[in-house]
Amino acid sequence: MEVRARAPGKIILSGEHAVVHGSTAVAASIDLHTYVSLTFPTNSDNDDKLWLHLDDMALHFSWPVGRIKEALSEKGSHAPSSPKSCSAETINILAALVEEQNVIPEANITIGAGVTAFLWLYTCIHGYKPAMVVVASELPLGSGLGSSAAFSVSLAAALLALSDSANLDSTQQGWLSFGEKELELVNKWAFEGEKIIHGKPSGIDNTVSTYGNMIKFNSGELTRLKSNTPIKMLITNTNVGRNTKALVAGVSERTVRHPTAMEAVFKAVDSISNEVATIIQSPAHDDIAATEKEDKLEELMEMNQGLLQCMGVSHASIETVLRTTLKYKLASKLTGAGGGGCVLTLLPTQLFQIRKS
Ligand SMILES: Nc1ncnc2c1ncn2[C@@H]1O[C@H](COP(=O)(O)OP(=O)(O)OP(=O)(O)O)[C@@H](O)[C@H]1O
Ligand SMILES: C[C@@](O)(CCO)CC(=O)[O-]
Ligand SMILES: [Mg+2]
Repeated sequence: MEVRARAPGKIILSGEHAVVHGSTAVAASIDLHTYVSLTFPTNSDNDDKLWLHLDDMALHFSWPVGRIKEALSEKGSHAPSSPKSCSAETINILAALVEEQNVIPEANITIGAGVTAFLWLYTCIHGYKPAMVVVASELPLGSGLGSSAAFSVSLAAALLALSDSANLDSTQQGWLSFGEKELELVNKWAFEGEKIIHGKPSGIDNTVSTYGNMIKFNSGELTRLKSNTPIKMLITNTNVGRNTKALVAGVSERTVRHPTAMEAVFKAVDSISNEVATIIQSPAHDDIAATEKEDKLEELMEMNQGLLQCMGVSHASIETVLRTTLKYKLASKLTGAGGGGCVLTLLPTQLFQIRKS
């Protein structure tokens, strides 16, 4: 039997990093996904391996399930309905299982964290059962568009769909529908995957990837947002690679060095995110009201970008995009963890009419 799941990436409109320290943030899912296929071999296949194929990178892993069982010994836990954190000791054991495959090239070494997260989610949800898992993604990895969360969410969804604890309804065309309870479980498991990849995630990326649309997020609480008018954003990828875990750790270190100043920065970001959420949900009945809304959002994006610079997560490549878009009087901010990665630019609806006159 095969099950396929997909989960979207995201943009953060306001509040990245500060959200890790208790501030509000606003995020929206985007139409780029990570896809996971899970197949259990039939008895006649006589296969005792757990296979993982990362199609985009042409990386192929396979472990005899007995080898995983032996390495984890009593540290493994098979409890699909009770999401559990992977201890530092178990992360090391799983990372060694990944490393001994000798598959990941030095230049892509950070992929190892994703594969470690895979082994944790798989063994917790399915124990030591042979299977084949294939992953493919439309998202650029490590660029701020939530590739790690889309990976964790799509993986958790596929694994839970074929677990005993799932009670899914079949809808049209063979799709299974996840109810609120199942979505909550997917989100919790994905958060455990994110912890292995990010170190100290806020949970916003896995939450927006699980529930979709636009959300406001604070300390694990999500509020769904409804926008009355379309907001267009251009996403520019600087193509400068970076690692969310290291950037999040860098902000925490700065917070230890300058607690009072950083607290003020996080408080300001909280106000900005709450204002962004209010503006997004406010009605705009005509072009003038829509333009006013966009003007306010542009100003808040610029303010948020300034505060991200205070946190030390901007980058020369991001500044280049900011300067370039400013030439056209367009406002931009980094999105996701920064340090390179992607930049958002608001594209006003009246762009062409206004700029011409
Ligand atoms: N399709 C995938 N296959 C395997 N591992 C993946 C995949 N997508 C993401 N990962 C894991 O996630 C890591 C990238 O996550 P990271 O959090 O650094 O960036 P991001 O999620 O793309 O950006 P951000 O967290 O800023 O939104 C990869 O190095 C890898 O470990
Ligand atoms: C940088 C960060 O705030 C967002 C990354 O998309 C990290 C997190 O919230 O987990
Ligand atoms: Mg990530």
